Amino acid sequence: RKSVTIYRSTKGGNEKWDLPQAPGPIALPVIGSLHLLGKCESPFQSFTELAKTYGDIFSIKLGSSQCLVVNNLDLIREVLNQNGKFFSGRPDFLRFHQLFDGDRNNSLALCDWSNLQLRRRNLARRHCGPKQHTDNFAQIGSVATFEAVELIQTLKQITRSSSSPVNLKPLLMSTAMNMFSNYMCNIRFDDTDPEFRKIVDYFDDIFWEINQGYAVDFLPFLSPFYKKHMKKLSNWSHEIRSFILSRIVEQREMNLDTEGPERDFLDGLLRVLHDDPSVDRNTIIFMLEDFLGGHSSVGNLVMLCLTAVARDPEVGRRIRAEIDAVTKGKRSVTLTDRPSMPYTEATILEVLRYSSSPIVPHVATENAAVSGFGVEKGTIVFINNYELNTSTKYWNEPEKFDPTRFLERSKVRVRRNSLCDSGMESDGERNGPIDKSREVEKEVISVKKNIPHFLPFSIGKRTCIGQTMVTTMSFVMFANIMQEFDIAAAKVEDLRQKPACAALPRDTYPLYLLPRK
Ligand code: HEM
Repeated sequence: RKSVTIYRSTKGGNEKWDLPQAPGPIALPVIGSLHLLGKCESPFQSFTELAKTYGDIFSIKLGSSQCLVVNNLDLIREVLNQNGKFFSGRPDFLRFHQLFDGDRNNSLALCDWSNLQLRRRNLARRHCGPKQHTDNFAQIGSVATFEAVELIQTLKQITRSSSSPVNLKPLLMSTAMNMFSNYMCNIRFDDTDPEFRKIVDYFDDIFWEINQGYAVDFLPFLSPFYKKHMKKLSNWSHEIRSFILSRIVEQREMNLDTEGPERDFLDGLLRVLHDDPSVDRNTIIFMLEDFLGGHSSVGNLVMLCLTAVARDPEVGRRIRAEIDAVTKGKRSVTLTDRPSMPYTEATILEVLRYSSSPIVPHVATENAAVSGFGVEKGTIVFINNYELNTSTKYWNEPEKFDPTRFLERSKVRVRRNSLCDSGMESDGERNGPIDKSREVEKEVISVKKNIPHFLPFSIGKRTCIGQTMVTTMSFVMFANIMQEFDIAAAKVEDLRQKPACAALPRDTYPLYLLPRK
């Protein structure tokens, strides 16, 4: 095994260590151990299998790329938290460049770490990761309800005219896109607008694409065979960019108000461009494209939530009981209902666990140490969160879909006469001084706040910026569909989901939507 030399400046002066690389399978010429990943349906399943032989941290050569795989929570924390600054690069896959005008550093998720990335993350956070009880958070809620109600009208029309299963996914995708564009840019599009439909489909294709692994990622000499594929990727992203420019950005640029209050994310971006000559217009356009593209993950997630209901009617029954208790059938579900609907929220978390979206690989930006092993600069690090999501070390019956694993009972003190319709205690406001003698202890069910091994949005420097948008918008869309329709599948066996993947192909199974009485 090769040894890796690590230099660090410490208080006591400069230190130097020579550490061996982690053990792993012997690499074959040219392909390395790429063939070993083909043994399971997902490479992450193969990593879990290989860990049984080589341990929770192992080296593996994929093509010519030196890789490291970490398979347990402590190691994952060591890489992403304790040593985050040494592991903040991203792999140099050709496909990543194709999707971002020839340079993956245009992308927030696929770029290497830099000061520009830090600035972009900070800029995005205010609008795309607002804290609860802020105006932006409330704005997400109202936009999400508006778009969900539009979707329900469309679905009612479809189900009135036909009782066939509905090709639901494209409708979820355009609703999610309108949620994003309405919130970030104050603009929405008609679902029948052919240009809009086309770019929503392209975004969905890209989301699927990013979730796949290809041999060419590790064997770049195969690229001549992928020419057509790469051209397709590049074409999708060009079409998306010209739509965003012509239909969203250019109009706003003409009427940009640099004095009044900032209306939305787009205003924020364009003002930075206006005020800071060091910021490039392309940076702003790519950021917007990246964040608008986040809608695909929401559409796919809602489709997976509905799939879970189609597989197990009991899940749907419990969600509807919460919806009916909160709304009494008199209004739509809103984001403010979420604290009173823990089972519904837990269903979304369970879908995230069950589908186990992979963490984008990291890359060592200098020689570093993990668990006493040396990791050479340039090593691609795979974080096996599939293992975290599916191992019996962390979950009871992990193969079972069970939202209640995310719920807990706790005791709170409430006013004796505060009757909560749902039977769940909401964040109910108190008016006037608190009279302790009129309080009683009540058992409530809520979503567990912190499960250390549940990391769907990762941890550390490069953690997901979109998690608030995902969890809020998917809740509103999913709950409103559930309020109006029973969900079923023609054949449950058709509801195929790839392991370690939160994406479904663009053309996927239809679902029955049966209007509720
Ligand atoms: C189901 C939905 C989603 C899941 C499960 C998810 C999960 C993740 C994960 C695991 C990472 C990688 C973190 C790492 O490398 O350690 C990531 C990165 C990222 N996500 Fe998400 N994400 C979702 C949706 C979104 C949305 C909707 C947006 C934007 C609105 C978004 C924006 C980002 C960005 C910008 C990064 C890159 C951050 C960086 O590399 O500095 N994500 N996400």
